[in-house]
Amino acid sequence: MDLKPCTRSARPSKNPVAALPESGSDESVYDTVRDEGILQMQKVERKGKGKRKREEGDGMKGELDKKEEDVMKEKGMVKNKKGEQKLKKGKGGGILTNKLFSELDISELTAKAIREMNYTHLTEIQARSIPLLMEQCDVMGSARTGSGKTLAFLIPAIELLHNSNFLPRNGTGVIVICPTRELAIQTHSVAKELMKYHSQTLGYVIGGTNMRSEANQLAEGVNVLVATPGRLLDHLRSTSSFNYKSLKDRQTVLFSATQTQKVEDFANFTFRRNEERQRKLVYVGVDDSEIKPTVEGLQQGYCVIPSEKRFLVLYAFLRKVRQKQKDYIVQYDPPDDPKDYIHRVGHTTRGDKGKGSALLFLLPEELKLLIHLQAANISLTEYEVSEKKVQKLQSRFYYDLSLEQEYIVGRNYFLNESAKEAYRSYLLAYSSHSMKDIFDIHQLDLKKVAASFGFKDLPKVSLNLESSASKHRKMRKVDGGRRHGIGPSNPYGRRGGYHRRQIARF
Ligand SMILES: Nc1ncnc2c1ncn2[C@@H]1O[C@H](COP(=O)(O)OP(=O)(O)OP(=O)(O)O)[C@@H](O)[C@H]1O
Repeated sequence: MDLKPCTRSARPSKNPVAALPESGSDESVYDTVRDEGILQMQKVERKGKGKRKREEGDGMKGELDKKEEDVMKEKGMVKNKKGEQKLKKGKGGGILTNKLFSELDISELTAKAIREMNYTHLTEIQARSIPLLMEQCDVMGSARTGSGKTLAFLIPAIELLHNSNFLPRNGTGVIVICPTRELAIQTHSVAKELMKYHSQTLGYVIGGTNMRSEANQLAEGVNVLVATPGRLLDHLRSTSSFNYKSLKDRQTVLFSATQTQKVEDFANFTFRRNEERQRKLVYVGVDDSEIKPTVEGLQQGYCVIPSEKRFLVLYAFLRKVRQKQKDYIVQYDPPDDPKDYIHRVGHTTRGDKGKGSALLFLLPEELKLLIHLQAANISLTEYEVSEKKVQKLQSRFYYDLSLEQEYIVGRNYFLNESAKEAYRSYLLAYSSHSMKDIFDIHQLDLKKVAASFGFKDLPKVSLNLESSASKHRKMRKVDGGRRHGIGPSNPYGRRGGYHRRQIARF
């Protein structure tokens, strides 16, 4: 296929991104990539290059022009009363559109893989982004968590490589940058399924794994590379066999479930700074007008429980729900902010008509977090756990729980160690919390916190919160923290996110 630059144009927009000052240092970019669900696809070799300068003042969220509107209509899109483009909902409602994968102009190799994945209809973000990406546009996409963004950028990426007859010896043609290892692994596994009939190669480089074996893999030629930012930078700097020469004329895609200041700064950096950018940038916002960060099938609740009772309530809760088929996300520790909350709960109710439940544990002094969640359009139902209820649970589970605690604290070495690690991680994450007015480590009663991890007494763990926090700050100043595991080479190091996530999932 003769690849050409995107010809879609974006009009000057009212997008707040455009009004923002230029982004800051490189470090802020890494922070952003790490913190947000940003995925960046870089396209390699382009045959039949065309020159189309982006007009001054082109906005990121510009309404799609007339030509595009016609195409949208063809693709089954309609305008709602406010004149916004909307896709006709698929038969079953939900997030699917009427558009079929079989209608896409894609290779049989990809089509076959999609059929085997049992997908028939495209989701809205897929229906709106894929045609634009196949036409070489840069796209900034915003759609809530679990809405199918992964396929939205992977299908065009794979198709572009396939159409360019990309070979392992051409090196890397697509880089997908994911903010966390977990997301990178998840994205890699979707790409693996999608590419199973293709000859192009796939791999990933993520922190915490053997760099040498990754380097060997890169030397063999990884056409689609899924990466976390720090490890990618390490390879860019030190792996001489990493062939990324083809990544010159770049097509950039940035997808996020949340629109925050950091995403906007990153968008400015990515889409505006590069003088050589010759592509049109199109903003695709799904459900922008509705501003519902989480999906409808999600039941969200919280309960307020003092530290020393949390273990009992968690225990009772898990006992109660373990028979059920439903997916639960339990946040036993508080999220950093609404964005963090959305990402956590996004792991249930995924895909079309997904249903699930999320429960947030809060200490009485953490209630203020609800105001921030409310401001982000997230409302939670309170599950009241009264003193009376706690007493009832206590008498009901007294025997079992004492046994469990005995087991954790006394007998099982590994459970004991992981309980200690959870306790330590909780405190480290707490101490590095950004909302200090709500999460003040000095207000915590450590013995009660220890009880919430199953300990009757304070466990012995090395914990030097003050000095480690100031050490981290100093190191960050000196060299961005790279050599000390808190910079880009450790995407989890900052703010204890790794520890936090370790104990957030059930
Ligand atoms: N067209 C489709 N039809 C049915 N299910 C789909 C379709 N596309 C994706 N899914 C399913 O929806 C779920 C969510 O998809 P995906 O992980 O791509 O969402 P996302 O928007 O990237 O979420 P997040 O922002 O949390 O990363 C997955 O389980 C995926 O298998």
